Amino acid sequence: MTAIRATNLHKEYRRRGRTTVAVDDVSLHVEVGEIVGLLGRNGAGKSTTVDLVSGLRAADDGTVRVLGHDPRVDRAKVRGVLGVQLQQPRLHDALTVRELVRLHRSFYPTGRDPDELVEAMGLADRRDTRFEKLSGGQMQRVSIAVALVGNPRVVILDELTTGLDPEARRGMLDLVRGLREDGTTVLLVSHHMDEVEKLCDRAIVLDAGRVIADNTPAGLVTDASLPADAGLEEAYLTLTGAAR
Ligand SMILES: Nc1ncnc2c1ncn2[C@@H]1O[C@H](COP(=O)(O)OP(=O)(O)OP(=O)(O)O)[C@@H](O)[C@H]1O
Repeated sequence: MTAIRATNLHKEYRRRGRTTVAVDDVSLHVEVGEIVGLLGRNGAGKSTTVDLVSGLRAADDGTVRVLGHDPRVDRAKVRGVLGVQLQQPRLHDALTVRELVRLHRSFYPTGRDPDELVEAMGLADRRDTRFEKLSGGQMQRVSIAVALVGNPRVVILDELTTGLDPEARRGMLDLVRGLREDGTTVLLVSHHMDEVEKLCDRAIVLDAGRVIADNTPAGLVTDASLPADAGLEEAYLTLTGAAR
């Protein structure tokens, strides 16, 4: 069964007479239970793809289905099954950590215990701090908590570990492993090839808004015509360099 299917997505931004093609005929799929990395250099179109898949933005062309539902049409159904951690979380500044996580828990019929999740995110000593007063890494952890509190079947994590200290980063990797054990589907946007190598069954590489590779980490090494013992980082650099 397919958790996420995007077909021929196209998205342009128009600003001050300039048009940027952010996503150019992107088709991708993530099967239920898979952990798939979404890779690409800055500006490759990853966050725009996340926005389109989660229904936060409308595509100019193409279709998205999340467990069979169109996120722009079946909004309530998709909200119930999809958790999204955004790179730039748009959360209510004046609410405390605990209030935010509880509020998001109230959107779902079932889910995780908000206080336990706050603790698991290493935020117990910040639970009564307003969101606007948190550090960047703490904000990031709240946005992950908010994405997970409804126990979604599909999770999109946009730069899960960016800005986190090594201890928190390790905790987040364990968290994704826990999601895998629960059978949760994960689309993981990342610049950290070591993370992708450790966690992902498959990785999709975007370049200038297009999918230039889609394979297992070992398969990407082969796609890049590198010896089997080359790492994913070398394969990624070869593939994105070759695409120029
Ligand atoms: N709101 C916007 N208005 C205009 N252009 C935008 C907007 N958001 C993104 N873009 C442009 O669209 C392209 C894709 O951006 P996007 O944020 O999707 O890339 P990304 O792969 O997520 O990058 P990063 O790794 O830096 O987060 C870039 O050229 C970017 O400048």
